[in-house]
Amino acid sequence: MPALATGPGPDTGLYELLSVLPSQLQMYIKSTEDRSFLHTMFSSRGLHSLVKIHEELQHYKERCPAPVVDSAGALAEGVSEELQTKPLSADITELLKLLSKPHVKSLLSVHDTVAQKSYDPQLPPLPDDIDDDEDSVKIIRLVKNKEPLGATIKKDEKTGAITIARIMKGGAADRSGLIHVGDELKEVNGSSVEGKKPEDIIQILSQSEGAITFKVVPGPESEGPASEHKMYVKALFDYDPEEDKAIPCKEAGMNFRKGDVLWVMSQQDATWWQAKIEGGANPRAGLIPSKHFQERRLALRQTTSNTQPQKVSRKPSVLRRSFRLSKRGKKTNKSMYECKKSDQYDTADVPTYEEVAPYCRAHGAKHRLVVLVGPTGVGLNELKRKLLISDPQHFSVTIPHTSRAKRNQESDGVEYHFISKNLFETDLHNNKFVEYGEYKGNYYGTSLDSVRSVLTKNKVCLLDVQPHSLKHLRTAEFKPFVVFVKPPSIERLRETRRNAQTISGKGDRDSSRPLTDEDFQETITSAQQMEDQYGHLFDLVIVNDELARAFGELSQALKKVETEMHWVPVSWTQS
Ligand SMILES: Nc1ncnc2c1ncn2[C@@H]1O[C@H](COP(=O)(O)OP(=O)(O)OP(=O)(O)O)[C@@H](O)[C@H]1O
Repeated sequence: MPALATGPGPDTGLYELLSVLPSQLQMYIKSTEDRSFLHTMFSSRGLHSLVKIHEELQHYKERCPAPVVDSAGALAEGVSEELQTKPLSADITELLKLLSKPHVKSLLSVHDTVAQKSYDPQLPPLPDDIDDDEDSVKIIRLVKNKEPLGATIKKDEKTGAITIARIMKGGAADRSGLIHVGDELKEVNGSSVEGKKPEDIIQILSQSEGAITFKVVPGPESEGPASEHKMYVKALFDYDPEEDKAIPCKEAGMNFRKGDVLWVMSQQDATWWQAKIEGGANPRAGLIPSKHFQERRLALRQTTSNTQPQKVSRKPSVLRRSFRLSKRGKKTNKSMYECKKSDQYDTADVPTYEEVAPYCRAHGAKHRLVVLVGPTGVGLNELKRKLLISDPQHFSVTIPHTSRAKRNQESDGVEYHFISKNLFETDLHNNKFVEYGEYKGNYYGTSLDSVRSVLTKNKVCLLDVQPHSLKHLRTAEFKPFVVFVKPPSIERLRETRRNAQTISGKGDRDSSRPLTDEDFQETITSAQQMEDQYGHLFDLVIVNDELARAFGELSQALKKVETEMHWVPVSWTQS
């Protein structure tokens, strides 16, 4: 009877289970990707063959077959040798061919291993020249394949002793549990390390395969049990150990890209943490600069290069977006507004790592704020408009505040919330605005309350802001999902924006005009500056080349934000 049998027949249990599992699991799996993965897995021929083998083996288990011989490989070789001396008939030729096939040889070798129950790796005999006086010396044998040993060594400049500096989590040395930080290395494979440079020893180790013998003097303090605290961080910078002069061992370093989520497995060393990329295939940890160390050297680099915050050049004739898209969803509601703060970007904090935790919005919970960021003219307005049209019940935008007088055709709370200049200034003083600006003597601004008002209606609030405003929105309350909309190449801008217009604020009256090469170049330069300075705050980057494709990508991503797990700053999940 199969181990997992549930059905009445002796053979159907596992098969039945396999066929019902996908439908039983449906309700627990929200993402279509995961569903299709499970479906493919459960219906794969490989899995079914495995089940078949499992069931066959179950039958044999009952019969407890004993091996007839435990040296089938040698027997086959003997038979081959003998047959070669005989006249070659068709049958003999076929049998010889069969027995010489590598997989038949492997099969027989596996058979013999199982028959002899010899599962341990073969170790060379212990050296017989162990000094009896050296009672504190340990002989350690590790069997390693091509993977690195997973340990770094250092040389004590005074005594010349070579000691183990760190053990990489999940590596061969760590898995053995035999080598510890602080152990002094005396010999490798019988040859003394005395007087050798660490690089030479590393070279020997990296070239060794199979059993390696170490003679070590155990260190004074062995490492305590590994901390169970699982810390995940989002990398806010790109890192390549090959380009890092400070790393003690480049081979042990780990490459990562901005936005990768890293599982920090050890922080025992204040300068070099051990981490692995979450979801990555490599089970071994690699060295990465610690937060403190990276912050310190970045800060140092900034002071020595004396960099000034970058200014985004902006032609005075091209006016910045403001509170486009009134509630009525008009094409544009450009209020010729220039955000004061947008003239100069402030320097973001030194971006190193941000501690993150998994977050999945519960069904019916408030939506995350969707923030669009991008340079003037890239198409934020257009994308917002398309989202609003696609599902007006689901998406909404904020209603801006202004201190300008209400016009005849306007209603308070529809195009704008009309408030006095005094009240605007008081609200500004009380930090009630996400962004504000002054245009033709009047204030315009987006209040935090206007964002709240959309969210409490259980709608997705679409907001576009200057990137420097992001830090005010990055709170547990709003949990913003930040989308950076990037322009394509200038050639593609020329092609796709042939009919596009921009609003020019030259003179007293605002007028529209076609976009020029200068506008395109400014869009591209400004996008690059935004990405360099604020890229670590973006959750998604979309290139607005073909509008339909960019819109498709955006709406797909927003669906996932509502239903799937995403990594967010850990503080957002603790409130
Ligand atoms: N992918 C695209 N293909 C063709 N035209 C586009 C595309 N995206 C936007 N446009 C057009 O480019 C112009 C500028 O777009 P939009 O107003 O949305 O930009 P914006 O990022 O909101 O800029 P601003 O900050 O200046 O308002 C509009 O005429 C719009 O219809």
